[in-house]
Amino acid sequence: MVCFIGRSNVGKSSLIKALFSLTPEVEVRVSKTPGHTKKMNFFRVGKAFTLVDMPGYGHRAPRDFVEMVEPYLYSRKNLVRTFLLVDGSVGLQKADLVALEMCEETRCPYVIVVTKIDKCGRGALLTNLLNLQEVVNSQTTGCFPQPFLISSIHYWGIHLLRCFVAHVTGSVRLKDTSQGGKDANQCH
Ligand SMILES: Nc1nc2c(ncn2[C@@H]2O[C@H](COP(=O)(O)OP(=O)(O)OP(=O)(O)O)[C@@H](O)[C@H]2O)c(=O)[nH]1
Ligand SMILES: [Mg+2]
Repeated sequence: MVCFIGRSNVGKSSLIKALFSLTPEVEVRVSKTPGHTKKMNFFRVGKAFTLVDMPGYGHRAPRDFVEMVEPYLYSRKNLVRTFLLVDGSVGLQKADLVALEMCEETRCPYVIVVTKIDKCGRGALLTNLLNLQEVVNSQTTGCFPQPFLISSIHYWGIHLLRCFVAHVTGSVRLKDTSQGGKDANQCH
């Protein structure tokens, strides 16, 4: 099981929708209005694993976010990764730092996903990324060192993230390439 958390409007539902773009029958609802996703939504991927779309926190988030999400992160034994989404066009916000701290406390390995990288200029994105990297290097222990950069609208970075999710959920077997196995490093 993997879950996606982040401020409301950061693009959680859009990202899950993009990850499922090859299976359009899976319906993921996104909205321009922050606070759209009000409860946890579970998306089962065959028998392999489940993705969880969380309500957002921060501005206009459902008030029971803390009561709903925090206990979930602490108690789910089969949660293999948490994906913490940060809006690349605005950079780290106070609420993101709170979420980062929560992820550190749960001791479940987590990964930062930088969203909406299409939305701002390269200079601003670079500044936001360098600041993020600095915080990750100096203030975290359970965070995957490299953030994933994505745009759900243009599908940038989506395939790589799909492969990563398949890998951490044990849905893809990596073979030793030196054996000449022809399906080494395969990702579906
Ligand atoms: N430009 C751009 N806009 C995006 C991207 N991803 C999401 N958006 C827009 O951001 C808005 C919010 O997207 P959602 O996916 O509903 O955000 P959310 O994090 O699920 O929000 P809540 O459910 O309210 O917590 C929508 O208008 C999306 O179209 C992206 O990669 N690029
Ligand atoms: Mg949502």
